[in-house]
Amino acid sequence: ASPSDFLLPEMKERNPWHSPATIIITVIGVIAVVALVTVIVLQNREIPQKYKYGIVMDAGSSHTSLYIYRWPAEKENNTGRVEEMHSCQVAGPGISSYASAPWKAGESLRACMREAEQQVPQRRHQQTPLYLGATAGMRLLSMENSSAAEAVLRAVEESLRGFSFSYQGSRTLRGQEEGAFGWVTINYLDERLGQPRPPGDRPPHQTLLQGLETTGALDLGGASTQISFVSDHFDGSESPDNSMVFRLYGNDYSLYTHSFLCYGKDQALRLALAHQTQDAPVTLLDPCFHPGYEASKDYSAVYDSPCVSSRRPQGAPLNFTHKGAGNFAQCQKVIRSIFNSSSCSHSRCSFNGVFQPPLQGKFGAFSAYYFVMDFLNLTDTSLPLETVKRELARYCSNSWDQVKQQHPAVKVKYLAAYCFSGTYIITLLTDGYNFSSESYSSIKFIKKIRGSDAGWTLGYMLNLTNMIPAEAPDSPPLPQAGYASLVTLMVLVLAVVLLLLALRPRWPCCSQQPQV
Ligand SMILES: Nc1ncnc2c1ncn2[C@@H]1O[C@H](COP(=O)(O)OP(=O)(O)OP(=O)(O)O)[C@@H](O)[C@H]1O
Repeated sequence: ASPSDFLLPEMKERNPWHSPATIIITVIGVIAVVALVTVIVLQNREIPQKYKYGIVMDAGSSHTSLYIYRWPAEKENNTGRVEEMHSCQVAGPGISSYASAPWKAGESLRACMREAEQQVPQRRHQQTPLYLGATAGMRLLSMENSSAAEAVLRAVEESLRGFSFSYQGSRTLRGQEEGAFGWVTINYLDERLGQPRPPGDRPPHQTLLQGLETTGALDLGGASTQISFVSDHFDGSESPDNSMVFRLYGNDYSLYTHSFLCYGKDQALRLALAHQTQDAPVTLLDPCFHPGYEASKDYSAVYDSPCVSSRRPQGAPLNFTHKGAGNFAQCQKVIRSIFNSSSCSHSRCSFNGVFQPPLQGKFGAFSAYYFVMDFLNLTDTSLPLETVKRELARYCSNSWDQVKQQHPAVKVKYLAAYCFSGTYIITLLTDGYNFSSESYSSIKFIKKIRGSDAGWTLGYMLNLTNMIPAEAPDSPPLPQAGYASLVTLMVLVLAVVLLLLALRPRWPCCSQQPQV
């Protein structure tokens, strides 16, 4: 027999891969691999997201909209991004139009509320806050007839209480609130408030975005218009009424904001008509309407608003014929006359003696700014202001027949007024707010940001639900951290096991050298 015949059984017995220690280590290794794969698969599988919901109704002067917002449950304090999930346009006019039959205001909201009941999962209804905020239409109605305004709000409240959501109240917002919440909305959606980004959307090693310059907000409604921005030259002292101070995610903001009641585009049109009908004409040739446009207007309807009622000319006939002349330069002249730029008791003013610090940073212009400029194909603010004016002049000079023919699907009440509205927007921005040919390009006409409408409603809800903390959260969220630690631990265990296995043949017990 060869020496190897005697050695082989000995060698087999001493094979390190067959010893109990090796088997135990291998089993631990296999368990670690299986656990690691299981954790990764479980963590990354598509789990149905659980959401919380909030509803805000924007009761504007021209109409009411309902917005449903949602955000991942358990994350509202820091990283859960709130998004618009659904919106509903209430049929009919704004609630302030129901002053003579308030119950109809409540009634008008029901269809959208029923839609909201379908959209929000039933089990969440009772925890879903529902708010209604009214804006300039109701501000005007309060000035005109405060008991009618209260009756409308009561009727609306009664109607909303009849639904299964957690009703939180209906109130008329002050102009400053409308401006400030619009500013919060666009800066929140644009992630400019230094808020932590949701996990997955966060660049590595980054939890907070500090010190970003914010975007100013320009909101043009039907009855009022708001301008809000942060200015290094404004600490509130020169005009405390225009100051709103916030602490959001650990950053302090001193916001300048002003709301011009009666300078929304519908009321501004009344101001322009009032200016042109002071002599009580039977026929008005209006440069802000297309040539060939002709409509009969009631004096009482034009002057039926606190913005113009005191200026109704004595001895006016019942109605007048409103004819278009389509002249941009003349129209601008009319519009300039509705801004009082002659008196200013502050260091600087926008118009009507209202303080305004120097414009600063970029601006987002939404609501009617967007509707009108989008229709006119003029949302591109890299176009020189002179080109925009030339385009407007060309558009205004188009005949009414031609305009109707080119846009058969557009509502006539909007179509007839786009020449006025576009001219008003450019004049408000330049003559009113002092945007120059250069700073005009810092404006962006926007409708939505990341799928959510620009407007005051989201900022209002974030504020009332305390969803924007004053201080930034200190630590990244636990589940992600837990997941990362677990994976790291398992990788470490695996590495140790593999190392032990690799070194196994060198252990004294398992060495293949014949022992002496
Ligand atoms: N597609 C459109 N084209 C032109 N104008 C429009 C369009 N849609 C809405 N508008 C008008 O734009 C204006 C602004 O609308 P928005 O809904 O923002 O105002 P509101 O909330 O009713 O007014 P306020 O905020 O002053 O109470 C209104 O005059 C409205 O009639």
